[in-house]
Amino acid sequence: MVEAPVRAFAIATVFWGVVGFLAGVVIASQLAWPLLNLDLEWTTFGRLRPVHTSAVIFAFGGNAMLCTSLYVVQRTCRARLFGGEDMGWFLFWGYQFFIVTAALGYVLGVTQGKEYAEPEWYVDLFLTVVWVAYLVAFGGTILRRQEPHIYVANWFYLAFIITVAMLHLVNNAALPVGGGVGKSYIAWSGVQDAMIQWWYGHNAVGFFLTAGFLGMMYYFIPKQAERPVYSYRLSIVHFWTLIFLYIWAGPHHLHYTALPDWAQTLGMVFSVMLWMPSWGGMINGLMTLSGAWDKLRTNPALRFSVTAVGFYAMATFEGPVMSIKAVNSLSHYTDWTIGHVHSGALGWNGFITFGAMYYLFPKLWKKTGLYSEKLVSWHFWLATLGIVFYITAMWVSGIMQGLMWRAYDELGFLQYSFVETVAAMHPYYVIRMLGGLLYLSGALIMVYNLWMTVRSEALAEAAPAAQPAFAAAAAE
Ligand code: HEM
Ligand code: HEM
Ligand SMILES: [Cu+2]
Repeated sequence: MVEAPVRAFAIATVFWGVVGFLAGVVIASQLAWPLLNLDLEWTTFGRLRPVHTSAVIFAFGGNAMLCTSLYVVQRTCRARLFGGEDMGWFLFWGYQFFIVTAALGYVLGVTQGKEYAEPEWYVDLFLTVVWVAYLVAFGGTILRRQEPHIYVANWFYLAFIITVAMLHLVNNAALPVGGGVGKSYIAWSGVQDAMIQWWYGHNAVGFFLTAGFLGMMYYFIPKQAERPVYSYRLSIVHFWTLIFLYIWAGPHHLHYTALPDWAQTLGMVFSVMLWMPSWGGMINGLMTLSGAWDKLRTNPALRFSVTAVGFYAMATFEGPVMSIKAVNSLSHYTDWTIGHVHSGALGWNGFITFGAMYYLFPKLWKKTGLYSEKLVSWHFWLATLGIVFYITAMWVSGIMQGLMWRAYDELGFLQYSFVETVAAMHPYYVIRMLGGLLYLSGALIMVYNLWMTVRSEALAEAAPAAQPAFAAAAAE
């Protein structure tokens, strides 16, 4: 098994997680105290916000996905990574290079202004090369498999890899202006461009933040609970319905815009239907614990994975509600959306990744267990409290913001000026920042715990007693 690059991806996941959460705390502080923009172009909220979103989604989430998918595909297929160590290292360094060039661009003001797709064409082209290599490595390993079945986690990873490739290529079709500058113009224009952008944006949620992470859920929860997946049939049904429905729901980001009304309604209807396959996945994840619920008491890492599925359920219930046009007319442009995003991001993507890292570090460094289960518990409670602070603050401020914007006085004039609504948000922005700080502290505890796990001699697995060389090679 190719392990060294997988170990590197695991370290990168944790590293970029801390960077991304820190950037989140910084921009949250800027919204609470605008002075922190420092009046320098490089440090303004507008430039640091994409640093945060890309760091958490693409750097933290992306490395987590590469790490776990390469680990899982080799295990469940009983096959060595296609392309071997060299392929693994190419993917690792190629992906880190992509992250750094993208982030540098944001800080320096190079952007094509598409949310979650801010990097300019030269970064996009480079990422395309890395991504195609990823598909070849992953697909090649599946083709080499020694197992008759393709384990369900691998379907989800594969759907993630293929769909992200398609989204990336279509949304970034652009014409560079030439002359050695980074600037380009997008091939699409007007409302078509908006629709393609949100077809991309929504499916980045659907395939990057959902399908890939479901792949993680399908491997690590059964492993940690030591139980088989609850229902194979349910996994097939919810896989195909999830994929079919997600692709059509993008227009819910463009309600009450110039997008034709029928397209908005279509997006809303598909979003409401999306609730079912989402909860299908949630049920499959949670029910895998049937008969093993007691493990939650003794295994704090499993607690992360299971709570993640709970947050997934919450975010995928809230999303369909927010996609209903009448609800969206209140929620859109407000902090309610930000709260929705972070219950998914912090609760689902963050927690399922922490659960997987606590499982993987001892495995990858050949240790018998973690340095401290107690510290995992501390991480869990700090992070959970942080999320509660974050999302409750955003619900209150979001709904308040929405109601203040639409309040009229008895003469039919708007009751509040915009700046009054901004001032009213201040306390909630402070609470959100504190929530982020708790979440970040939990992550730092994780770093310490994992570091001590890797360093610990006492935890080292006993070297396999005098195994014949061929048996060791077969175990590789
Ligand atoms: C310490 C933890 C975090 C803090 C304090 C934090 C804070 C923030 C802040 C202040 C914003 C800007 C909100 C606005 O423009 O009004 C934001 C946006 C965003 N964050 Fe975070 N964040 C954190 C973690 C994460 C994680 C782990 C993810 C993803 C896995 C994430 C994904 C996003 C996304 C996608 C947006 C853009 C939302 C939108 O445009 O609707 N964040 N975050
Ligand atoms: C059934 C599943 C879901 C549906 C139907 C859904 C629906 C929605 C809706 C209606 C919005 C607000 C659009 C607007 O007013 O601008 C939204 C925003 C968002 N959702 Fe979800 N959501 C779902 C699940 C999730 C999950 C699981 C995550 C994260 C892991 C997530 C991440 C986001 C992000 C990042 C945005 C903000 C996009 C932006 O404006 O920048 N969603 N979602
Ligand atoms: Cu969406």
